[in-house]
Amino acid sequence: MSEIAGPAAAALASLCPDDLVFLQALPKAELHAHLNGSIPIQTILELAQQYSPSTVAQTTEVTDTLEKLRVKSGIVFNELDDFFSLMPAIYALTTTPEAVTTVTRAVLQWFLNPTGDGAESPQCTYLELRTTPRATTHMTRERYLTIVLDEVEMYPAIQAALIVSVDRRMSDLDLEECVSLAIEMKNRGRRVVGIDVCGDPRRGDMQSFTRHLSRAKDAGLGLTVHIAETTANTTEDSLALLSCRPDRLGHATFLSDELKAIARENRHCKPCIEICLSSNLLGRTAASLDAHHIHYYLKNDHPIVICTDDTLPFRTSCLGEYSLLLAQPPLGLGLSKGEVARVARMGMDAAFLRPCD
Ligand SMILES: CNc1ncnc2c1ncn2[C@@H]1O[C@H](COP(=O)(O)O)[C@@H](O)[C@H]1O
Repeated sequence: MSEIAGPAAAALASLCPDDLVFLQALPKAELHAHLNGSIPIQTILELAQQYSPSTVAQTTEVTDTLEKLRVKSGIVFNELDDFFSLMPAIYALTTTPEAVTTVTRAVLQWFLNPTGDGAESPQCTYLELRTTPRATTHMTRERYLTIVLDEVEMYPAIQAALIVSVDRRMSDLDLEECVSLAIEMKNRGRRVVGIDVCGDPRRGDMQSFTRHLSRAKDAGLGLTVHIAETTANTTEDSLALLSCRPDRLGHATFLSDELKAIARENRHCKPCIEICLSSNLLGRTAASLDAHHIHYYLKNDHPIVICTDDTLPFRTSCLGEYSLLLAQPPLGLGLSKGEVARVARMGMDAAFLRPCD
């Protein structure tokens, strides 16, 4: 199993054996995990050994990125941008159908097979994995999605499903293709349960996304959007995303009170907030656990789900993220076991397999 580091590791190390048993046994839903951000380090290192780059620049990029990912204590990010700069090298290692099969299988096993550290239970009870359909010189977007779905569907429907991500940088044509693929696959009985909007928060015009996202919702897909992830996200950007009535919101770190009210009014039930504590702390969008927006949602009894985001660069796990809830301050939030169990239940209830409207 990949070793965790950083705030999640410190919180986990502070727990007593009883606390650990409690967290391991808790039914947990992982609803915000990006496939290419969740590849176990061993798998990415194995792929690097088979990699034959065509230019010196590619070799350097992959070598530099792997060096950062291997640091035992975890990467120190100065800003969220440093995260996005890791992706080209990871993508360079996952361009073939074989590599996509390998990484998808490894990620599913990592989340869903027993952890092997003495606990019978897997990291999470239910996983909604998300990925951006990527066309490469070796495959079309349809092939990419088919490969990922073939692996996801090896697990029972109560354990695993797929969310199709669209990237904020996508052109209208690319969006059209990805959303159509997601709808067609769902209609063919493949296990696509939702659409996600992700990618560099400073890029893209979300107004031009709305008709595509509404089409996905009308086709019965769940909708989750990364929203107000950074201070660079404008009110117009968030309003455009909220106009599509998303079922869940990713991060929502800088959502103003006015926008929170709009999000609540939009739906019969409040949109669940996908909270990624380590990602926000390490990506420096939250200054500390004390300052984290999770407090607002807990205080206002608003549904949340605890997620890992990208376990490869953020060196965390589901258990690590739940440890951040249970550990005493300053290492964790110091929630009671009852409160942590309630948060875990909210997460299970927010799965797209059980849409609430
Ligand atoms: C840290 N917070 C984040 N904010 C926004 N987008 C993120 C992200 N973390 C990951 N991604 C999105 O997921 C892609 C990798 O997985 P897939 O190729 O789709 O499987 C990244 O390229 C980015 O677009």
